[in-house]
Amino acid sequence: MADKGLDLEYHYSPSRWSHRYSPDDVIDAHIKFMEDHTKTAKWCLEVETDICYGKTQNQKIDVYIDKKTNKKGSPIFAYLHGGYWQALSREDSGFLAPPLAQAGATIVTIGHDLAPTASMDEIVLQVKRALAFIFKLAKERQSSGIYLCGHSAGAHLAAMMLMSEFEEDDAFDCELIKGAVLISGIYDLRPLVTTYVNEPLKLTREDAWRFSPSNFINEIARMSQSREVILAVAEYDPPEYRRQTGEMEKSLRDKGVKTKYYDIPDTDHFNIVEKLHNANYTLTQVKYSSYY
Ligand SMILES: N[C@@H](CC(=O)c1ccccc1NC=O)C(=O)O
Repeated sequence: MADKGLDLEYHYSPSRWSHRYSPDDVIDAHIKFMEDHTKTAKWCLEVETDICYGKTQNQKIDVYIDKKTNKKGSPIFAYLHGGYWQALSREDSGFLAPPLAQAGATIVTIGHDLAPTASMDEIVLQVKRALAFIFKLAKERQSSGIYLCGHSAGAHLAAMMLMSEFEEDDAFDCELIKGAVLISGIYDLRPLVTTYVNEPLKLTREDAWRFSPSNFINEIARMSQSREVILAVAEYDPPEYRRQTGEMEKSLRDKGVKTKYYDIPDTDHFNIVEKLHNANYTLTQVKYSSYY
């Protein structure tokens, strides 16, 4: 291989950095983990699936609660899945619900259409629409607030939501967003433009910057002064992901946002989020102490 330092394909392929499995096997294992543990979550929790917030196939959310612990006023934990905006789904994202639900939260997994069916413009718009829908849900349930969580491309989408202005309608109250947990995210999309990731997305360099949260630090910071923004990255995430997470955290902290930074030892891009399935995992515990 030529100079790996310049090989963006390699640096933006998290599967090639896992210390547990081969690239293909780590992705297969990730999908199997999510499918199996989402099945278990659907067994042990009360679930309402396929709630439509828009007209197309994937503009749907699933809601998980534990009837014994969920009360009026409970916080909402809204999750955006990863998969480089072109893979995975909300339907297999319930794996993280059990410990959060048992602690009293309402877990919402957010679906959206994928590239190439949907453009990045459309995906961001759909997630915004989903959030407006969740604001209404939060008001109905007198929820104490919404915490946005995203993994990988989902962390990018969650970060984009931190700067979104919603319409001046009582139901669209972005103060309901109390914080975010951004896990192994990507915040500057420009390096992706020349890689395989961009094949279905077809972003120009200008588009990539227009959809980069790192281009909107002032806006995110202005809207997030009373939010808590947690950024987490895996020890075995690609160095580019580690760099982007570190830079994003520092930029937001420098602008007065209350941030927390977690560098999770002995994890890779995939099990850093899978482990939310465990009640005693660092990132599961963080949310308990700062949010509930
Ligand atoms: N082709 C990518 C796959 C990938 O990046 C990915 C897979 C599952 C969940 C999140 C991912 N990354 C960003 O959204 C890789 O080689 O790792």
